[in-house]
Amino acid sequence: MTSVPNLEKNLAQAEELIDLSVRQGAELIGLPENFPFLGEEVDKITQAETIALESQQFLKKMAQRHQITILGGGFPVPVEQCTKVYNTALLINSNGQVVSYYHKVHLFDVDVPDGNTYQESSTVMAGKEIPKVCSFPDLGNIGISVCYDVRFPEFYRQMSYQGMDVIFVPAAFTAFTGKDHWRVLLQARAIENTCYVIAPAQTGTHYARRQTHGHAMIIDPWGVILADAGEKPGVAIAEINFSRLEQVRRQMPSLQHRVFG
Ligand SMILES: O=C(O)CNC(=O)[C@H](CS)NC(=O)CCC(=O)C(=O)O
Repeated sequence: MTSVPNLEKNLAQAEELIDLSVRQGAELIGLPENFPFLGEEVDKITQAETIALESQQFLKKMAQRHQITILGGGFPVPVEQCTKVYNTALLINSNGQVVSYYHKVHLFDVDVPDGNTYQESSTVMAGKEIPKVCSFPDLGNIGISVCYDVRFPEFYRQMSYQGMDVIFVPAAFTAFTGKDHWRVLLQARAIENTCYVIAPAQTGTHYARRQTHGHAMIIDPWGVILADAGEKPGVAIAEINFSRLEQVRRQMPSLQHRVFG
């Protein structure tokens, strides 16, 4: 997606892309970080309550309408008694029920060498918990992470202990870091945890000088890229194949050879 500082426009864009992927047979769908709003921090905070409410309603509506499981996020959810928000991702089942949620733990406080400064912690309250890996009969055990988390392998290892087969990494990766790090980090997480990686992404120019890398992708447990949405808004679609997953885990049993946890 190329989300902009306009909630209604972004939800319309997401709806189109969901329709497109359902028509191609998708049963599990992910939307990128900031899918409902990507703009100035101050506007995000002012509109947080509306963004949170409408995003949740939207995700439930899409899940029920199409009978799909859907991961949305992260998006801002106000923290009680506080001006900050959680950067929250929601996993919703095909009945429209929230089955797992995650408040982003690692916040992006980084001066990127391209001149952009990010201080996510100035508006976002860090989550403290590893998300619950959720089990689905046809989709396997699904874990959740968001964007900058992808740089912290120990976080994913914790979800591996819960039997993770598929991990979501919705992101708004900067164009500057993305060109060198995005694909490599995602492939590393897939290979070391022998799991599928589904990484929905923001792409293009959003507002002011904010540019993201794009390349939403799906990676298999061997590290092979199964689908890459490229640089334009669109969809990446692939099959989760459990016999392939078991085959790779037999061929490369590294998860069973852990020594230090
Ligand atoms: O740019 C914006 O306004 C929106 N971006 C975001 O909301 C988030 C937090 S600032 N971006 C990342 O986590 C980028 C990580 C990243 O790019 C890396 O780890 O290299």
